[in-house]
Amino acid sequence: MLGGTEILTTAQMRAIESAAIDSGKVTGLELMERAGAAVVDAILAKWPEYAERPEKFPWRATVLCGPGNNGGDGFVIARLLAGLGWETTVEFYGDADRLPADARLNYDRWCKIGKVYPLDLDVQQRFKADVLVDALFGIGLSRPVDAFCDYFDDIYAAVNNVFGGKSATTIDRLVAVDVPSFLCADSGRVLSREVMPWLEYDMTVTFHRPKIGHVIGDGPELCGALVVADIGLFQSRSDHVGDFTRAVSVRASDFAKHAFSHKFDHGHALIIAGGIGHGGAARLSARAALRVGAGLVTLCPPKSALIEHSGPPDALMRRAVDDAATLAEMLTDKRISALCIGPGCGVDRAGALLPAVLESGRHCVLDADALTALAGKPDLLPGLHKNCVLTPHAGEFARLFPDLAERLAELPERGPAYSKLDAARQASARCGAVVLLKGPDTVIAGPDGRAEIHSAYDVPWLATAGSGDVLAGLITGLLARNPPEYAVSYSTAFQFAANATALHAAAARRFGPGLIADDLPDQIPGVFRDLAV
Ligand SMILES: NC(=O)C1=CN([C@@H]2O[C@H](COP(=O)(O)OP(=O)(O)OC[C@H]3O[C@@H](n4cnc5c(N)ncnc54)[C@H](O)[C@@H]3O)[C@@H](O)[C@H]2O)[C@@H](O)CC1
Ligand SMILES: [K+]
Repeated sequence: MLGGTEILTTAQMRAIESAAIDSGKVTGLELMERAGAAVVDAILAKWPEYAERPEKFPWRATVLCGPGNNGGDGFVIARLLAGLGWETTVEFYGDADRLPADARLNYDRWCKIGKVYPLDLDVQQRFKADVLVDALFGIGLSRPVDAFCDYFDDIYAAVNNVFGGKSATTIDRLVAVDVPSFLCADSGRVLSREVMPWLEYDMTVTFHRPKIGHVIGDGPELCGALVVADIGLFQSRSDHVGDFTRAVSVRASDFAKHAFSHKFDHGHALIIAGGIGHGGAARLSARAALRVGAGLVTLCPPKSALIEHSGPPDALMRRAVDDAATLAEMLTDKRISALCIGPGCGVDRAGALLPAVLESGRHCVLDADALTALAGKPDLLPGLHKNCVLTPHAGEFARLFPDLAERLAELPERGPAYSKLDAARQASARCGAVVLLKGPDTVIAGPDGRAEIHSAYDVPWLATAGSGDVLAGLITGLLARNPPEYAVSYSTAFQFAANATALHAAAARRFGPGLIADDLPDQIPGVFRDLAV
């Protein structure tokens, strides 16, 4: 897990590299050597069988080198592998005379060892490699790779042995240097206007820190195992190049309770429920809010649906709310510290109650039907504030912020491409609330410019009915425990939304395959135990 790590944009990475080189403590050439060596180390660490060199049948590598410093890394890798006895083929796309200086130097060093073949779009014969190292383009990918689609198709065929078992054109393992060469490192989007094969790498070795594109969009699935290699860069003042993004992390102290506290010290959460026959979603939220430690949780259906909620959990309180006036009256009780509106609520009911929720200024989570209601009532948007958390999935996001969603859906014309992170950040800045844009790559963006990413590609079972209701409940529970007036400066709705996202995925991870949403809240105690809360 990447918990807490900074996840860099390519601009931030370049700024860190330049600062290191400008400091005089390291040269670009040294960094390139370390980068190449790190890739070779990662290959040998992941596949220890390569450490033993068969005398008669050396391991075979094909290294694809591009026209920039990513290609430079490739020439280093080729030289180091050849030094270990590998039969190494280098294919080069570009003009040697236009290589950046460090890459050129490594090109020349390779030329003393072996041949450089042009990257030939028609030739498949050279794909007879135990390992294919892709060092065509790295963070400098700036335009679509349409011209290379056929070539990537051939690689795909060789990896998947489409040509048949005994063919010479087979590739056992696919390794990307920094990033798969068709993937935009800022967005996790494939930069191609042509249909690209779904080329999954076995491993991607990046340097210093993960980049945004490794953890969102298509990145995680295309990159395969991500190795973040230390090349001796130091993190100085990269924050001058825009806001930092981090991987969500949680600590036991975020959830601890203290011996002398009583139930009201842990807040009172209201979960608004919908009409008869729609109560399950809100009950999931309520159970999650209880499990995550809210002192009291009250479920608020309309009076006609109260009967539906008579079953367990007995810890849950119920109180009818039929209209905005009743809700506003309830909210005069200052001990009510957070609300959740949306799960199973019904769009009309959500629209009717939203003004009272927003006017209260309380911590609140707007989910599901509340988001649809909000999209239909733009006059409510100015009522959003920094203690609101909006939890849209992609469809709800498109209803709320159609222009941003459209931009996200456009085929990227150049790198850095517009990303889900950019969209969530812009949405949050626009509406003044925390935006938690759901997916296997959940992005949490705060109106103060902060953003965190939580990658949950390893728990696909989370994509199940009711899972979002549980997440909304977890956030509400944490918000209830930390009302704005108690919260210390770093404890913001943003932080609790991020924490809840991590708990949610940890609960799913703990349960494993077969998970349904009902299982999630009851995994929270185990997650807390694992965290030593
Ligand atoms: N600068 C440094 O100190 C270090 C850089 N490193 C490596 O350098 C890489 C970045 O190097 P660069 O900035 O030179 O960028 P890249 O090597 O990623 O690519 C830039 C080159 O590719 C061309 N290009 C981009 N998209 C193209 C497309 N679709 N079709 C054809 N050509 C295209 C550009 O015109 C440019 O010539 C990193 O990814 C990393 O692998 C590492 O060696 C670590 C140290
Ligand atoms: K690459």
